[in-house]
Amino acid sequence: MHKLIVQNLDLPDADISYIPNFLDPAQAGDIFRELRDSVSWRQDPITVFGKTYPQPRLTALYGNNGKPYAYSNITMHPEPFTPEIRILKEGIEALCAVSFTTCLLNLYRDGRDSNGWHADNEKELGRNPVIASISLGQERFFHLKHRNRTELRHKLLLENGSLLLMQGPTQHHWLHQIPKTARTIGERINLTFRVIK
Ligand SMILES: O=C(O)CCC(=O)C(=O)O
Ligand SMILES: [Fe+2]
Repeated sequence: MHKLIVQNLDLPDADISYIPNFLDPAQAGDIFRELRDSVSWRQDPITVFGKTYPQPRLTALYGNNGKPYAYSNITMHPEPFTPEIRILKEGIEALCAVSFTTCLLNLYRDGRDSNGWHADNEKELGRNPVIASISLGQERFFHLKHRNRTELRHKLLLENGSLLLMQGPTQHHWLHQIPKTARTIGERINLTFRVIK
């Protein structure tokens, strides 16, 4: 068992921790390849301000209570957890006292793939949700901005094998995004564990 590095972000109205070494790099690489080849990735159309586009990344939903997850006019229905996803879920649950029901996966194929400004504040997540986010493969920047205090912004690099935990009032007060980049970069997989009520 290696010693986890826990970095608590010092941001008002938020409770965010970053654990760069949640998985060791070799283990993260194995899980990345397994998920890239076995997950049923799809590209759904999203509707933003009345216009419909293909979502700029691939996604998939897994879960253990059959409950759908709806965001940006998409409703996703979960497939049962795979063994790899269940092992990651149990690893996170050993750190935080939450039983996650659902995992949303994102595959960013290159720098053109992205995830626009949003908060994970859908009704089915309840109040003050715990969102646990694992990053595999290509590191990408994660941007945060406060909803009301526009001077408050933060950037952090999400590294291979890292875990980001967002909880408390974070989703209420802050938006986050994965911006596009013009650099030539590789693929990244992100898993976000959630409780869907
Ligand atoms: O890819 C990431 O790190 C963020 C994903 C995200 O914010 C989401 O799926 O809600
Ligand atoms: Fe999110």
